[in-house]
Formats: sequence, structure tokens, C-alpha cells
Amino acid sequence: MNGTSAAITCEGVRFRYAADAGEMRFDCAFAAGTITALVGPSGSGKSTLLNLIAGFETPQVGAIRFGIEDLTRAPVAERPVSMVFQENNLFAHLSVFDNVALGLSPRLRLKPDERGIVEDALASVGLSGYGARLPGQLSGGERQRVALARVVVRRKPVLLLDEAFASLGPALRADMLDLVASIQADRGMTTVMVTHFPEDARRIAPHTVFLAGGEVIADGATETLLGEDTAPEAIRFYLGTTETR
Ligand SMILES: Nc1ncnc2c1ncn2[C@@H]1O[C@H](COP(=O)(O)OP(=O)(O)OP(=O)(O)O)[C@@H](O)[C@H]1O
Repeated sequence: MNGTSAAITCEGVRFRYAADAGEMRFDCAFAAGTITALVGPSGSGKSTLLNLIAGFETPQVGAIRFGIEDLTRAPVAERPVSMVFQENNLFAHLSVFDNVALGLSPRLRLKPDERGIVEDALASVGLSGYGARLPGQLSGGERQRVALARVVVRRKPVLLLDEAFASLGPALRADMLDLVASIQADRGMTTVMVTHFPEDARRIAPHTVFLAGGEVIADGATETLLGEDTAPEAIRFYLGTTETR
């Protein structure tokens, strides 16, 4: 499936972390080749849903499809997915170059022409000349750029972002979101972005899926779902409590 995007469908997905934990129920779809924001209160199940899509968790019931392929039980490495977390995306002992190169070759055995692919990816995220540095010698924003450069070389059709820029200041967050939007426009990846910031969704995600209590309670155009005057009642409460933070 490399190189082409596909819708992600969660059909009748039922998941609980333990026998005595609450059941989460996910029935939703993420449109092919577009950015969808996954929004909702803390503990509503946003990371859990991303982890089910990425394969870090497996549902007890239901199916997760990429296009028509049912990959509900496929191992993480066999899914057409790249994921970026809030932190710990990079190996601290490897150079920036090698951290990106891992996306091409997990054993870091690059063919001669692949070195250029890594350099190009670093340039595309504004990090030309940074290849020899270690992650500890970068700012938080630069580290996330390295993670995005690895996404670029992996060329997977699905991109999952779990609060990837939450620890950055507003201006830098906006820059990083624009970078994601430009990579996504280039590659057409089906992108799902967890965020606590409604303005992040409004900036780059035409669609929003809203979770509460471990299930999807609304799904639609971001400008409607997260609009001050148009949001459904349950979401308006959420917007009111989070935008004053
Ligand atoms: N590994 C785990 N084991 C047991 N319970 C978990 C685990 N991870 C999350 N949970 C529980 O599952 C529920 C959903 O958590 P999740 O992290 O998916 O929510 P979230 O919407 O991403 O929250 P936040 O916005 O705070 O990151 C919470 O009640 C949480 O305590």
C-alpha cells in the first residue's frame, strides 16, 4: 500500500485495557488523503484509538481497515503507518542523519543513493546541515522536524500524530502544523492528528472526529463542529472549558 492513501475505517471496534476497565467503542472513518483532527476531553480515548490504528493495541471485537485491507491484528511493522508522538521519537545516541535513515533501513545499511534521500528530507523540514548533531543538541521543535523528516522518507500512506506539537509555543506549533500540511499536500497521506487545541484543528484539518467517554460522539466538518456558534452542545462545553486554559 506504500505511496497511495486509503481511508481508515474502524467498524464495531470494542476495546478495554483490562477485564474490569470500561469498554471503549469506536465506529468511525478517516477520509483518504485528508487531515482529520481527533479531539475530545482528557481520557476520552484519543490516544487509545490512535494506538489501535497503529497496532500498539488490538481490539477485542471489530475491524480496523486500511482501504479494503483488514489489518486489525497485523503487527505494527506491517501497517502502512508512520506515527509521531509528543516526545521520544528519536534515539538519543544516534545522529540526526541516522535517526532519519532508520526510516529507510532499520539496520542503517543505506544504498549510496539513499543518503541523498535522507539529505533531501532534512532539507524539506528546514534542517539542512544538522545531520551530524545528536537529538540532545536540538530544540524541541527541531527534534519534531527530524521526526517529520523520517515520516517523509518512510513514505507510508498513513500519518498519525499524537499531540506531536503540544509542548511547543503557539507560533512554533503553527509553523509545525503548516509543515505537516505541506508534507501531507505533497504525499496525500491519510492523516489523523490528536490535539487539545481547537485552533490546531481549524488551521489544517478539514474534518474533526470528537470523542467523549471512549466513543465517537460527533464527526463532521471542523468549521461546523468546532465553530463557536455551530458546535453541538456537548462540544461547546468542551470548547468553553479548554479555550480559557
Ligand atoms: N495502558 C493503559 N492501561 C490501562 N488504562 C489505560 C492505558 N492507557 C490509557 N488508559 C485509560 O484509558 C482511558 C483513555 O485514555 P487515552 O490516553 O486514550 O485518553 P486521551 O483522550 O488520549 O487522553 P489525554 O487527552 O489526557 O491524552 C483513560 O481512562 C486512561 O486512564
